[in-house]
Amino acid sequence: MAYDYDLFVIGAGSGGVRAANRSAKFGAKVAIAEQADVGGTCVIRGCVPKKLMVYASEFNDMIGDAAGYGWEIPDARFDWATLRDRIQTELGRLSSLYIKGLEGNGVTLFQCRAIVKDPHTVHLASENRDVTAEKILVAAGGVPFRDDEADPDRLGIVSDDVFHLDKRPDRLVVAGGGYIAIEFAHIFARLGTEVTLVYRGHRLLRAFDREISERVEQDLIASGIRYIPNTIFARIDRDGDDKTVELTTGEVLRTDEILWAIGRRPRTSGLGLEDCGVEKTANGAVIVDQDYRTACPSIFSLGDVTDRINLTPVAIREAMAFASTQFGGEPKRMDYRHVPKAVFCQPPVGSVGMTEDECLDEGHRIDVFEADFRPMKNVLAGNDKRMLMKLIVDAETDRVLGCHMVGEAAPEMVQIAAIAVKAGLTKAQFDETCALHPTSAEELVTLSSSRPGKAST
Ligand SMILES: Cc1cc2nc3c(=O)[nH]c(=O)nc-3n(C[C@H](O)[C@H](O)[C@H](O)COP(=O)(O)OP(=O)(O)OC[C@H]3O[C@@H](n4cnc5c(N)ncnc54)[C@H](O)[C@@H]3O)c2cc1C
Ligand SMILES: NC(=O)c1ccc[n+]([C@@H]2O[C@H](COP(=O)([O-])OP(=O)(O)OC[C@H]3O[C@@H](n4cnc5c(N)ncnc54)[C@H](O)[C@@H]3O)[C@@H](O)[C@H]2O)c1
Repeated sequence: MAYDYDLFVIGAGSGGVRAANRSAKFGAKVAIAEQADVGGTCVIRGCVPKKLMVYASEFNDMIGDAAGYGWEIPDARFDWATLRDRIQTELGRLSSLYIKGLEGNGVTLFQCRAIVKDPHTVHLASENRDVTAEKILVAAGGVPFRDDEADPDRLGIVSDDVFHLDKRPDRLVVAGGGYIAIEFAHIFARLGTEVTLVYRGHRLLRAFDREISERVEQDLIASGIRYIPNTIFARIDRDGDDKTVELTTGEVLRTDEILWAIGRRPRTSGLGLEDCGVEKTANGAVIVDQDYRTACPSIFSLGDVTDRINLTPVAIREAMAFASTQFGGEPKRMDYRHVPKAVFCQPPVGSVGMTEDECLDEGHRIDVFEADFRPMKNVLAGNDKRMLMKLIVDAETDRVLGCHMVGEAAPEMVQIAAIAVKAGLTKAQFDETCALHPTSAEELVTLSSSRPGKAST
């Protein structure tokens, strides 16, 4: 049977756009549908605008540091509307580059919602017509989750809304203890907002190395953010111009804005997948095999909608493996080990490989090499910010199993260190590498004293 397309992609985010472009380059006839702005979460309401806000907020500390270096910066003032509008202009520019890229590769773009009708048919909602494809790729991403019981009137906002606020809130209460909660808590604290972070657990960034998360907690508190662990929101209400948050402890917080940052859920509802036999987890994530194939053989899925490692570079690599396997004549699979991770708090976190607890749980005997120091720049600046670096080494093979750090430029350093960790290099090979002086990164090749791994208490 002849289909309209070889591949129809639902969702023009990080994964969908890469899969469409790659498959078209391999000669496939490809179409893609996007119901919002082309670029998806990362470009329009995630990594990119978030990082631009991180840059904006960093000026606060820099201005404070500058006096120690002889700079006088009087009357520094921040204007939210300028930042917000400039970010939106930049996102528009990036989105149009994505559209140009798709056009350049001959991909047909439908700017509307698409729904799967049967294993080879997609319904284009706003055009009210169907198109057929030999293969359908669902790359529909995820949506922020909120607790509607505690917030029945939806007075709280989610990360999507942050980039469109009319004004910078003077007070902000954030729920969550993961990436989004911590990144936005730091951003707003440095833009001048009084921030309170309410977290249901007792260890922020639970999936990260224990000592790194402990340092993140200390840095959060040192940034002037009020941290309330082991608590959740019981009820959100309005009281005059204020919003109020009643915590499960009974304490009531008055605030201007409330941010739900308690996780995301796959965007699979109403996509028509169940009728085609596509299986989902209880969370709504599409279940796929190693080649991104769902339980329906002509339907594939990747990226956040499969809810595995929800990061842009992962969605992109999955997309490249999918295109190569399905249309490039060269089967490829994504390697999920050694995916580097960063949290853009201030100072930021970078991490690759196994944590100390993971190594011990897997039965490795390990030596842990650490450096905890005040970077040179901070001495004249007169700030107390420190850098913590950790190399976890297999005591038997000498291989570096994990590299974790928190401190200025940690994500940049970890991206490079990830090459060595993925390549399976040994501590001896790190040590054979000549230092680059004066840098903080040189600690990575000069770490000399170690302690045995110790289990979390
Ligand atoms: C605030 C925030 C900050 C982040 N920061 C980082 C970071 O610093 N680094 C990092 O690596 N990751 C970060 N992420 C995660 C990253 O953005 C995602 O992992 C990535 O965008 C996933 O790509 P995707 O292609 O799977 O989905 P998405 O990028 O979400 O794309 C899915 C697209 O599908 C569209 N769509 C859905 N259903 C339909 C339909 N039925 N018809 C048509 N279109 C549809 C959606 O509109 C969307 O554009 C962040 C996420 C958030 C929310
Ligand atoms: N720098 C980055 O790479 C980056 C940045 C932002 C987002 N992301 C991606 O987006 C995903 C979603 O981010 P996220 O921060 O929303 O989710 P998350 O899963 O990282 O963190 C959610 C946190 O909220 C806590 N929580 C849950 N319910 C709560 C409640 N009622 N009250 C208080 N705390 C509660 C959870 O224990 C958890 O710590 C991330 O997992 C990540 O994959 C990545």
